[in-house]
Amino acid sequence: MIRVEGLRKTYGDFPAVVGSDFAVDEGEIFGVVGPNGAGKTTTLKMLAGLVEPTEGTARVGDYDAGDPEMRRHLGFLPEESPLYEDMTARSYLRFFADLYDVPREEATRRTEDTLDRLELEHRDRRLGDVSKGMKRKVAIARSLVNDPDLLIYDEPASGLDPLTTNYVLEFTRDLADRGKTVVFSAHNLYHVESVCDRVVIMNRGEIIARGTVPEIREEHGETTYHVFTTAAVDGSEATDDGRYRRVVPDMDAVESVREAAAAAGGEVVDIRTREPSLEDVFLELAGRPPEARDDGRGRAAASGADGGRDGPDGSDGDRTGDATRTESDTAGAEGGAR
Ligand SMILES: Nc1ncnc2c1ncn2[C@@H]1O[C@H](COP(=O)(O)OP(=O)(O)OP(=O)(O)O)[C@@H](O)[C@H]1O
Repeated sequence: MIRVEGLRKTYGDFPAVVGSDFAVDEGEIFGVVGPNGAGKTTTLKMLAGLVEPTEGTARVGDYDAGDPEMRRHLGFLPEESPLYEDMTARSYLRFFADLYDVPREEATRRTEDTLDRLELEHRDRRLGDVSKGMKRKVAIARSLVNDPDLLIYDEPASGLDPLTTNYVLEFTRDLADRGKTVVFSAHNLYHVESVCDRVVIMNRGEIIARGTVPEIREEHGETTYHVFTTAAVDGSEATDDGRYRRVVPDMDAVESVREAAAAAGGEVVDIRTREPSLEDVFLELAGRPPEARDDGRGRAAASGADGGRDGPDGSDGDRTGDATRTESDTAGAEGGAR
């Protein structure tokens, strides 16, 4: 479905992505994971044809990324997805369906079906008045109005509460089960592990590991999971807010904690990867001390750029004009897919 060869993006002399090669199969959920500034968004935008590569190729099916015909088959969810606040979910999605020339009846059927699957309430409430989780769900629904084969989601669960995060992740799995190909980026290894078939780990613009998450973890380090429960389980410790935390090394053990919590009359209320452990993997792979960890600034300073989104010379070569697109930009870009 996707074939990426020698993909490279520089902003001025700042290398945001330094030559990626990977392939994504049809129906696969493919994760692009890495710390801040690793080059995930830039990679995803090149796949979506929103950022022009400096070198290399990205092919999506029979098309070059960015080909208007390819965009008809694409649903892109940006990291930040501001919505038209005065519209309702229904009118907003109808608006985007119109941009894609989806016949009205079909648009209504598709929209309602997606909103049902996302369990979206308050479909006729002003979007300015709904929760952040609901807004994200509406943005996800928007990515599906044209019934695309390929979904590219930038941090789909970023900033959402655990319940909504689970929804979004399960929904992503459901999309793949329905034959869609999904590429998504994430910081959180748990999000990736729970749904991705395969992953690339990026750091400083480079792919430093690839494979299934168990393969990568086995090869490069130990991630621990902090499982928070409402009842004490063997080996757990009480937390300040009246919950219990059990630290475990893998998903099987997470499931054991879930069962033990249920047996004790409680439940799992949150699961977090231990951040240093995630960093340990990155640091081991990157082979550098923590103080040199990339946040997009160290390398930028070294290359004379500011590491910001405006580009060292003020021009970023970004087809959308800026990494942080406005709603009208989005409408324009989506409209271009007609
Ligand atoms: N338009 C731009 N102009 C200049 N530099 C940019 C631009 N867009 C991104 N960069 C830089 O390229 C690097 C990679 O950015 P990118 O947004 O792809 O990283 P990321 O892995 O998605 O990070 P995050 O997790 O923080 O969103 C960063 O150092 C970023 O500052």
